[in-house]
Amino acid sequence: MTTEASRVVHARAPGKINVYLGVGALGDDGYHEIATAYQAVSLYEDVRASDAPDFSVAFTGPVDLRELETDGSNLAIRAATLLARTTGYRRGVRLEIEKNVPVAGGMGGGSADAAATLLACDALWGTDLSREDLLELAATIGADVPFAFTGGTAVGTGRGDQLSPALAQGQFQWVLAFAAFGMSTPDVYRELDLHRERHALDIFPAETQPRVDPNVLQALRAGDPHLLAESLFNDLQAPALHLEPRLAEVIELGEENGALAGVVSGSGPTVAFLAADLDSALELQIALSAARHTVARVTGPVHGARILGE
Ligand SMILES: C[C@@](CO)(OP(=O)(O)O)[C@H](O)COP(=O)(O)OP(=O)(O)OC[C@H]1O[C@@H](n2ccc(N)nc2=O)[C@H](O)[C@@H]1O
Ligand SMILES: Nc1ncnc2c1ncn2[C@@H]1O[C@H](COP(=O)(O)OP(=O)(O)O)[C@@H](O)[C@H]1O
Repeated sequence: MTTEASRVVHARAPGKINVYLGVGALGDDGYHEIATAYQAVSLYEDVRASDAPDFSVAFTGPVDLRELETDGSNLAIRAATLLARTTGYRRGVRLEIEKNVPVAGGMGGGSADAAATLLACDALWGTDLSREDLLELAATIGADVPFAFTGGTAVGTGRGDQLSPALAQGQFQWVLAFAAFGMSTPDVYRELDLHRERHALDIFPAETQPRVDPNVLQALRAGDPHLLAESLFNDLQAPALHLEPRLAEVIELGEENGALAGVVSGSGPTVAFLAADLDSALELQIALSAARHTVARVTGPVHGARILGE
């Protein structure tokens, strides 16, 4: 029989790629109005939650964990304390997270930790919130957290947290090139604002909202990697390349070695390469590895946060 003390709930949530990211005006709340198409990919965060009198988190995994704080600022701890506060739960949780998504990589790894933690604690504590309530809590933790919760393919507007599902067919083949450094999301948004100010670019005047290119939605609906490659777009790519010019060489290398196209994921620095099929993805993976890049081959879309077992 499983006792309360030994019970471990295992939840998993995916990292994401933004296959389209249009950034509009900066609002008074410090957030930009965005229009993005998210795709969840098969690079996962595995969270194991067990009963404890207080809140703690420990990380393992192949990614560089040195920059990661494990105090109350950690997104997993924030998710657990928020759920406890909201539901009046009085004990804590011990979280063990196997991290496969690079820290500050533009792939929403912290958001995936938060989404999986919400789900795991809700099951462990028997707080039993509805999916809608959990999604509402998710949005208060970070703009990307609701998508880590729902997964699949979705369009995000507002801060990126207002989700509507997008029709998608088939599996896309991606090769990810990871960087040996992280990038700060607010810094990259700020660099975009500076660039627009410097060049007096009023790309999205107040009355115009950014919107996802219909070709992207059509490509996702049809499962057509060629069409998607033509329409991959990220407004944060130019500022990310400005801050880290060496990323341009990575994109070039991938495109010379068979990628249909490469795009910076979110605020970077991970570069996501779209391949035509599994064979070209494997070839690209070998070429980038031979050039000493750290790479992973993934597919998308995959589903969002879920409980794997107890
Ligand atoms: C850029 C994106 C694209 O999906 O992903 P990442 O590169 O972080 O993975 C997201 O917009 C990041 O989402 P997330 O990382 O959850 O953002 P948050 O923690 O809520 O916000 C961090 C900071 O980013 C900026 N921010 C975020 C979202 C948004 N729509 N406008 C913004 O200007 C703000 O400066 C904010 O204080
Ligand atoms: N559980 C967590 N995993 C990753 N980063 C976290 C976590 N909690 C807090 N952070 C902080 O959030 C920042 C961005 O997190 P992350 O989700 O990894 O990247 P990105 O926002 O680029 O997708 C990191 O620089 C880190 O300081």
